[in-house]
Order: sequence, then C-alpha cells, then structure tokens
Amino acid sequence: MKTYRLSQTSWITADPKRTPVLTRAYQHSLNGSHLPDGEPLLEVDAVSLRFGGVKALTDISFTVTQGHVHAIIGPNGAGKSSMLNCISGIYHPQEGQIRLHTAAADGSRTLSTLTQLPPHRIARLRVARSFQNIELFSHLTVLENLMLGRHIHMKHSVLASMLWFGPARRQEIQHRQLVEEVIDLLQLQAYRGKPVGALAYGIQKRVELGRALCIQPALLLLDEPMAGMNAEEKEDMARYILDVHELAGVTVVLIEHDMNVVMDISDRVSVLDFGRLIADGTPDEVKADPAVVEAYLGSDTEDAAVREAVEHLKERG
Ligand SMILES: Nc1ncnc2c1ncn2[C@@H]1O[C@H](COP(=O)(O)OP(=O)(O)OP(=O)(O)O)[C@@H](O)[C@H]1O
Repeated sequence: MKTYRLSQTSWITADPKRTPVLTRAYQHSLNGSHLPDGEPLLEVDAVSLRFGGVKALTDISFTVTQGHVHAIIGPNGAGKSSMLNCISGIYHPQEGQIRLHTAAADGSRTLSTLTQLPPHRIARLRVARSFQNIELFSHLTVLENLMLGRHIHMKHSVLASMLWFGPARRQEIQHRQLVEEVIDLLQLQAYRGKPVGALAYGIQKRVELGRALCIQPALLLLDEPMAGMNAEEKEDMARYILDVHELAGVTVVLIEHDMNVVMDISDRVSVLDFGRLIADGTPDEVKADPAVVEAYLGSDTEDAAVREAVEHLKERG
C-alpha cells in the first residue's frame, strides 16, 4: 500500500474508493523510461533565452531526477512556460544545452541533446507535455483523442488499420490495450465514448493528461494542469498526477501556482524570478529560502501558503 506525502491534504488518503487501484501495477507499460530511480534524467545546463531585448531566461541550470515530481514555480512572467517550451522544443535557447538521458529495456544508454530539436523529434524521445490551454480535438471522443496520442508509435498507415489486416490489426490491439490502461488509471471509463467538447473542464484536463500519458513518456511536462479549476477539480487532478507518478512510475515536471499542491506533491522545486533561477531544492528548503519569499513579497498573490510563508519570514526578521 502506497503512502502518499500529502500531509496537509487528507483527501488523498481518505478516499476508500481509491484503495483497490493502488494495488495495480502500471510500471512496465506506461513509463517510457528504463533509467533506475535517482539517476539524472534531464539536465538543463546554463540555458538563456531572449526575445529581442526581453531576457526570458538567464543562465538556468537544474537537473530533473528519474522518479521525481519536479515543480517549477515563480511569480507571473518569471519564465516558467518559456523553460517548458525550451525543453519541449517549441523555443530554442540562444545559449546553453538541455540533455536527456534515456535507457532502453536492454539497459543500453543514450544521451540526446534536445536544445535544437523540433518538438516532434523530442516527442519521439518520449518527452510528452500538456498545455495551459486545452489542446484536444473537441468533436472527437475521449477514446479517439487518446488513440491520437498513440500516433507517434504507429508503424502502419491509418488505411491499413482501418482495413484491420494482419500486423495492422495486432498493432491496433496493442495500442488499444495501452489506451485502456490510461482510461483505467485516470478513471475515464464513463466518458470514453463522449465528445471531449461536451465534457466538464476538469474532465477535459484529465483527458489531456491521458493523451500525454499515451506517449508512454520518459518525462511528462505539465503546464499548469490545475489552472482554472475549482477546489474539488484541483484535488482530483493532484490525485491523478500522483497516481501517474506513484503507480506508473513516470517522472513529472510541473508548473503550478497553487503552493499547497506544489509543496505537497513535489520532490524537488526550482524557483524562477525574472528569468533567473533563485532557488532549487526540496520543498522545505525552498519554503525557507529568503530569496523565494522575497520574490513573492511584491506579488499580489492570494495563495494562502505563500502569504503564510511571507508572514513567517517577517516574524523571524
Ligand atoms: N513568444 C514570446 N515573445 C516575446 N516575449 C515572450 C514570449 N514568450 C514569453 N515571453 C516573455 O518572456 C517572459 C517570461 O514569460 P513566461 O510566459 O515564460 O513566464 P511565466 O513564468 O510562464 O508566466 P505566467 O505565470 O504568467 O504564465 C515574459 O516577459 C514574457 O513576456
């Protein structure tokens, strides 16, 4: 039985309906990385990104470790999305390197430099991402959207799959099995045949998480997966991210504004401010770092955890 770290959010452990799911093993199919836990998976090395005169990122370095949930936080405009866009190939930094370590099932290792690769090549290396705004095909069903998430692994044409012959049939069955596992893990059974556009916002975000998971990611990048959600939807999403991490073993990098969630579910936190890395450590280290509190002091956040940390630091002088 898994023990979650969510000390402040008792709802994670308190729901008895979730217990049977915890006994299932998803590790071997949904996690696309064969690196042992604790090894460096992604290295961001002295990355700088400019848009004309705007310095979005300046000399950023950090390492994402296999088996971690790694949060990137910071005030508005700090450079969080730019960082994720550099990792996924949407932006190409002018300086620095981003390297991905991968291991095949037979143990052989590869080191890939992502810095100048286009997004589809990075996706082939099993780096999956979700976006701040939902990017799904709203007229297609949940199942169809998830199957589209498998397309980078499909070797046979859509026509061959439609004709349902020989190898194409076997391939289709394998893809369906994996998609069913994602549906099961994220509890999307009730929505599988429904058009995505007809679903509640929180469910759509869960489908988006599912589509990224269908890549069988070695690294899953989530850009504000709880943005715009109500408290109940946030709780659900935090729980599913933990399932993806704890049950499927997938390494997650996440941008999130809700400090309670970040501090509860993350193993490591990198803090950006004005495009610079001002702190990088465990949630407790980062929470106690004066530079971090200072960065949030000027912000007009209503986040209770941030305000509490600010007050605490003020009291300590
Ligand atoms: N495509 C772009 N063209 C020009 N400037 C950009 C571009 N993308 C980001 N920037 C600038 O880079 C800086 C960092 O933006 P970014 O969106 O990465 O911050 P963020 O931390 O994700 O902010 P938020 O929390 O508000 O989403 C900002 O000054 C922003 O205006």
